Amino acid sequence: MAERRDDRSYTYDPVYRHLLRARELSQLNDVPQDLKAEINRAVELLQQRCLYCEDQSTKPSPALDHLIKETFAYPWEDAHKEGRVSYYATPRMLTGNDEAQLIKLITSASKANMVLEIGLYTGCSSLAMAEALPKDGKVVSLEIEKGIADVARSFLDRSPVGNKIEIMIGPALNSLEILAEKRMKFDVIYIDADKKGYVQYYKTIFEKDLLASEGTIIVDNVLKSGDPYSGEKYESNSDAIVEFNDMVLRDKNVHKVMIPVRDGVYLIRRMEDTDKA
Ligand SMILES: C[S@@+](CC[C@H](N)C(=O)[O-])C[C@H]1O[C@@H](n2cnc3c(N)ncnc32)[C@H](O)[C@@H]1O
Repeated sequence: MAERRDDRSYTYDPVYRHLLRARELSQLNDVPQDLKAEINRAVELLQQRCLYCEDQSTKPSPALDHLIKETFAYPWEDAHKEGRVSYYATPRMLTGNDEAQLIKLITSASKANMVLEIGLYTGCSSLAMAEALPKDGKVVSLEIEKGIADVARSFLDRSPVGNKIEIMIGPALNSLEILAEKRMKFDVIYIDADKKGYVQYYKTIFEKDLLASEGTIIVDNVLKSGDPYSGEKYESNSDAIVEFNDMVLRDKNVHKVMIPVRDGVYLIRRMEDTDKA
């Protein structure tokens, strides 16, 4: 099995990135021992907080655990070279267990029956949400790459709830149109595809009435390695996230909370469903 690279939550934190750099610099230069020790301690504490949160949270089900491990072991470079996937689909795209358990909890607290995911990859978040659905519940997950969808299907078919997950292959905007034509509505919508598409996905969800009454939208990667508040340009597509976040902030029709879980998660509900006073 391929060696698992460090994809833990702290690796998305720019403070962690800068502390690693400070630690490197402190080793090169004539830096007092106590300052070096403080830098090392700060690095350790960021890691320990993350590990503590992981330890205190529900572990993945056997099926989800298997899916996560299989995703890391999969030969993505070969899939790209052989033309089955049009880009190198790095396992860093995977929603890790910490976030998967969060969205599973939100799905169950919402008493959701119908879930929409925009951005399937190998099915980690789809599976976590499917595990929280009743017997007749359904996750519809959108994926543009057939090669990735095939891999996801083979992983999901090994899970006891894989049959609750329907994959739609194609550009998400087209699939959203099809779902809207069928007048489908979703209790939870998880947005986690191409970041440049986020603004349009959000607008389409409301314009086409895809969010059920009392529905919740969950959006991943809204902190984009810290770029929206650091002013740095660590990620190539962070401008799209800044535009998206600003649009949500300006939207007076929704109640929203941004939480620093992993690479940042936005939780959004209609104002009328949240403010009952
Ligand atoms: C960050 S990954 C999703 C991770 C996934 N939610 C999980 O639980 O691991 C984003 C996925 O969206 C897909 N994608 C990118 N652009 C898309 C588009 N326009 N329409 C549909 N899917 C798209 C990518 O191929 C990729 O598999």
